[in-house]
Amino acid sequence: MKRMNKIITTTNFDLYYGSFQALKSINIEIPEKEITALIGPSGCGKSTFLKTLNRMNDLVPGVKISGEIKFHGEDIFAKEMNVNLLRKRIGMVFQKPNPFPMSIYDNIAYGPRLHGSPKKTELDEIVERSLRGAALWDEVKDRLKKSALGLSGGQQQRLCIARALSVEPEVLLMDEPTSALDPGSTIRIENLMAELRRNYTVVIVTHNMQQAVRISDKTAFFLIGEMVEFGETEQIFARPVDRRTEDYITGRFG
Ligand SMILES: Nc1ncnc2c1ncn2[C@@H]1O[C@H](COP(=O)(O)OP(=O)(O)OP(=O)(O)O)[C@@H](O)[C@H]1O
Repeated sequence: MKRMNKIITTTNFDLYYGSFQALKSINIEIPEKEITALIGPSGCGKSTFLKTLNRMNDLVPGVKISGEIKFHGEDIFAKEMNVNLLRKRIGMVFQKPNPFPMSIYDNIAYGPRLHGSPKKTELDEIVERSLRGAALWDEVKDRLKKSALGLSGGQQQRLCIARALSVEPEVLLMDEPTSALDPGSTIRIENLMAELRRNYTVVIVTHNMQQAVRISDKTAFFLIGEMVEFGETEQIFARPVDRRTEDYITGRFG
């Protein structure tokens, strides 16, 4: 029996960049240990919404918000919220693989070192576990001390996923993680995501509707800052309720 806990809930959430309203009254409940896909045409606010979930938008000047976002029932914007800890619990993987210019080992050890002072044996374990979790261990176990920049694009992206896993997050936010990759690497990451959902909650922005269908449990359709429709992926693509969702998924615009 699948649990249906909601790990993140947003209530009437608005976000402005200066006077421009990029998110309009977003209400969504993200289920735990499922994959939620965010789809919609360019500029509709998907990335903005994703980045808000671990307060990456704090770094953008001129951002104003109203409404509420709760993680495990706690207001992520509350004064007492420790943002570093929030970002440890809600990790992020970006569109372009962005390994640090250091060894494969040090890329993975970076976060755990930042959050504590683990012993060498502990770090070795974390590095192996994270690389295995990202389905990269077998390919790199003999070259851990070599530069991460020598890996292929697809391997670099799995390294970034391993780096995100190294601090044992609960949620992984992924902003078009395969859009810069070739089809073979894309399939590997998609297969990996099917594994990740056993232990993690994943929220992924994708432009690729087939990808949303293949990998996600739930889909949210965004349009010009609004969340038009949210539901089971199968329902959204087979029987959308809103005409605008139907127009988008059938390729009438976007
Ligand atoms: N830092 C910023 N300052 C001002 N406006 C911004 C900023 N970031 C995004 N926007 C605007 O907010 C709107 C939503 O952008 P966002 O990147 O969230 O959309 P998106 O749906 O992820 O688009 P894409 O699919 O093209 O990445 C757009 O109109 C964009 O121009």
